Amino acid sequence: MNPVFEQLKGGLVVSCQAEGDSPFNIPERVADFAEAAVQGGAIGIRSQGVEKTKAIIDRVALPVIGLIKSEFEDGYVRITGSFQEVEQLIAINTDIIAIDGTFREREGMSGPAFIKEVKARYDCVVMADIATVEEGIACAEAGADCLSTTLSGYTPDTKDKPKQGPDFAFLSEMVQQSSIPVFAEGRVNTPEDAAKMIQLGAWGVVVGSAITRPHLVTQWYVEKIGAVNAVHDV
Ligand SMILES: CC(=O)N[C@H](C=O)[C@@H](O)[C@H](O)[C@H](O)COP(=O)(O)O
Repeated sequence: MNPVFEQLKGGLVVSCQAEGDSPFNIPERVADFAEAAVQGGAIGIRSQGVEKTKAIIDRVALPVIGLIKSEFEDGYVRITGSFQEVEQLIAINTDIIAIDGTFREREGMSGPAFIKEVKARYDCVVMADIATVEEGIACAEAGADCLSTTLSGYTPDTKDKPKQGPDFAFLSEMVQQSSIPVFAEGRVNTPEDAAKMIQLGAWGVVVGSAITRPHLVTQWYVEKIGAVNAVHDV
C-alpha cells in the first residue's frame, strides 16, 4: 500500500471545489478553503481543476487528491477521464489522482480498463470514483490504489437512489468486499454522518458541500425555515 494512505487513515479530507458563479471560484479562494481546512484538523484535500489544484498544492502541506471534472455524453458528471487530464495532474505533482471508475466508456474503454492503462503508463496513485460495488471490485482488480463512493446517485444507473443523505449501505458493502482502502464521499453533510462512516469501516471521509459550498449550506437553512413559515401561513 502506498504510504500516503497511512497519512489519510481515519481522517477527514476536505473537498475544496468551487464552480460557476461562486465567489470562491478562483484558485486563491479555494486555496483559502484548504488553509482553513488545515486549521480545522483535516488530513487531506480534494480539488478540481489544474490551476486550483496547483494553488492548493503550493499553499498546504497535506496530501491532495486532484481531479478534472467534465461531462459524459449522457450528461452526467465525469471525473478525470482522459490521458491528457491525467498527465496535467501528474505535471503539477498531484499526490492522488481521482479517476472515474464507472463502466462508462472514455478513450474507447471502461473505467477499470482505463485505470489499468493509466497504472501501466504512469507512476501515480489512483483513487477510483465509483457508483456501484461491481465497479469498485473491477477497479481494484485493475490496479486502483483506493476507492471512493463519490458517484453513488450521480450516474444513469444510480440516479434514482435517495439523495437526502450519504449512501451508508453502499459504503458498508464496498468495505466488506474490498481489500484496498474505501473512502466515504458524497452528501456526508454532518459530523455525525462522518463518524458513522468511520464506524462502518471507511478509511477516511471526504466532505465537500457542507464545508466549502456556503451557498448550498445557506439554501439548506433557508429551505427549512421556509417550510416552517409555509405551515404557519396556512
Ligand atoms: C458528484 C460530484 O460531482 N462530486 C464531486 C466530486 O469531486 C464534488 O462536486 C463533490 O463536492 C464531492 O464529491 C464531495 O461530495 P459532497 O459535496 O456531497 O460532500
